[in-house]
Amino acid sequence: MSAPCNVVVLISGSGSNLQALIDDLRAGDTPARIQAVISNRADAYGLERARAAGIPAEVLDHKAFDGREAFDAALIERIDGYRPDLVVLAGFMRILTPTFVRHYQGRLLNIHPSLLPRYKGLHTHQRALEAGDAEHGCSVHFVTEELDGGPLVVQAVIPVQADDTPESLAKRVHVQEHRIYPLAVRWFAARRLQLGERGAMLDGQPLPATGHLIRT
Ligand SMILES: Nc1nc2c(c(=O)[nH]1)N[C@@H](CN(C=O)c1ccc(C(=O)N[C@@H](CCC(=O)O)C(=O)O)cc1)CN2
Ligand SMILES: NCC(=O)N[C@@H]1O[C@H](COP(=O)([O-])[O-])[C@@H](O)[C@H]1O
Repeated sequence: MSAPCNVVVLISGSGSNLQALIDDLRAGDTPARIQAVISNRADAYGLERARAAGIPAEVLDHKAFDGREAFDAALIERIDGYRPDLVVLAGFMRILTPTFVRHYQGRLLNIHPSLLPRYKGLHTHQRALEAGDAEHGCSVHFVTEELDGGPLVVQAVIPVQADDTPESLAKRVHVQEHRIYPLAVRWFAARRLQLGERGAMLDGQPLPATGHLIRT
């Protein structure tokens, strides 16, 4: 059995993706262990989720630092205390500096609520509805310096319904997020997923530009 994959999860809010990871890894058949959860916001409900699961939960308030570089340097020091093999952004709402990204290059994942490269940034559901898209979804990608521009690992595609609102769309996207993020973490923990020179690789083969596509 391969050595356990130490995971540190960064959050800013509710932590439903964190909960999906906790629940999936609780099954115990994956060599991954969430060693800590760190939030930049003290009011993140995800901290309660971590504590309820017996996982160390910490707050590092970005407002307590003089700029992004100082915050990211402190965040690196706090994360590295857990000797992570993988850092997972799960609703972490801070843009990370090149210093941070380079430090965790190839072992830093994010989940984004759109079919990247469409709708990088924020307010993705609203933007998809305003554009009249027939399909929407979510993406797991390796994090690079380019915001939401990193190589795609896996995407889930859902149909947009005529009566969808940003809230109803977000709810159906969340369901898919809770499927694909645990899948990506399992692949990484099993040493099946790597970031190669030309993008994401699964089982030694390049993934397509869309990543592994799941149509619901
Ligand atoms: N260098 C990178 N940093 C981050 C990435 C990335 O791909 N590269 N992904 C984001 C996650 N994210 C979307 O998936 C995202 C998070 C936050 C923002 C943003 O504009 N944040 C503002 C503050 C917003 C707030 O506090 O509510 C900011 O940092 O000024 C955009 C996209 C995580 N980081
Ligand atoms: N750009 C980053 C972004 O918007 N991320 C999104 O924040 C939500 C966090 O939910 P959670 O806290 O319940 O996991 C998720 O929908 C995630 O895709």
